[in-house]
Amino acid sequence: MRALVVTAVAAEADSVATGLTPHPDPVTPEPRTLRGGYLVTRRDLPGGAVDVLVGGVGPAAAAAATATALALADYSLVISAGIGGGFVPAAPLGSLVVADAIVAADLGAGTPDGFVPVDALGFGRSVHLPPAELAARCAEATGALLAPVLTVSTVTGSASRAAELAARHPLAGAEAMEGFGVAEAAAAYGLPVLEVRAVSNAVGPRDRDAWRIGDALGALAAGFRAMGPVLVSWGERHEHR
Ligand SMILES: O=C(O)c1cccc(C(=O)CC[C@H]2O[C@@H](n3cnc4c(=O)[nH]cnc43)[C@H](O)[C@@H]2O)c1
Repeated sequence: MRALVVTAVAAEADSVATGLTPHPDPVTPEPRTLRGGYLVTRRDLPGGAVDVLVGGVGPAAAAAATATALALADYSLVISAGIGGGFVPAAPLGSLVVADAIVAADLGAGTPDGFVPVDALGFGRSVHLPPAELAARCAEATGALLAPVLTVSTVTGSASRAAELAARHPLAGAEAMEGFGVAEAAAAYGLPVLEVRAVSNAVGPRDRDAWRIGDALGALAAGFRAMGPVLVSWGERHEHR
C-alpha cells in the first residue's frame, strides 16, 4: 500500500507522521524532503509506505499539491487529513470525523432561489465518495463519526451560515478547506480518496478563543495510530501487484 496523505500545514503533517510512528521521539525534528516544491515526510508501513505532504490551505492549494505529488510518484490511496470544524453536537471538539462523502459545499452559483451546486449547473461534480468499506473500517478503528465532510473556501463564521450549510447537508459531520481539492486530483489519477478530520472548533459564530487546535492535533495523531493497521490490511486486500 502506498498512501499519500495531504495536510494543509506542517503541524498537521507532524501529527499524522507521529501517529504512524511506532515509537515517536518528541525531541527529534521530523526529517522532511522537498518533492516538487512540497515538504514530504515518509513513514514505512508493513507492505508499503505513507508519504505525508504539506499542501497549503484551501481547495486550490490542496489540488495543486496533490496533483503534483501524484505526477511524481505512484500511490494507491490518497487521504486528505487535518483539523476541521465540527457540526456539534454530532462532532464535538477533539473528536474525529471520517468522510463517507467529500462535498464541495460552496462550489456553484448563488441565485435568487438560493445556492445551486456545480453539478446541478452541469459543470462537473460536487461530491466524491471514499471507498465505503475502507471509510467504515477507519471510522470503526478510530471511534470517528462517519459522515459527510464539507469543503469550503471560507471558514464559517456565523450561526446563520452554519444553519444554511446544515440545512443543505443535514448529515454533515465536519467542515474543512482541502478535501474536495485533494479528491479532485485523486479522481484525475483514478485513485481512491479518504478524508479524516480532527475537530478543532465548532462550525458557527467565529470565536478564536474557543478553538482547540492542540487537542485536535493530538486526536489526529491518535487517529492515524489506529488507522495504520486498517490501511495496511486494506492495501493487502485491494492491491494485487
Ligand atoms: O477564524 C479565524 O481567525 C481562524 C482561526 C484559526 C484557524 C482559522 C482557519 O482558517 C483554519 C483553516 C484551516 O484549518 C481547517 N479548519 C479548521 N477549522 C475549520 C472550520 O471551521 N472551517 C473550515 N476549515 C477549518 C481548514 O481545513 C484549513 O486548513 C481561522
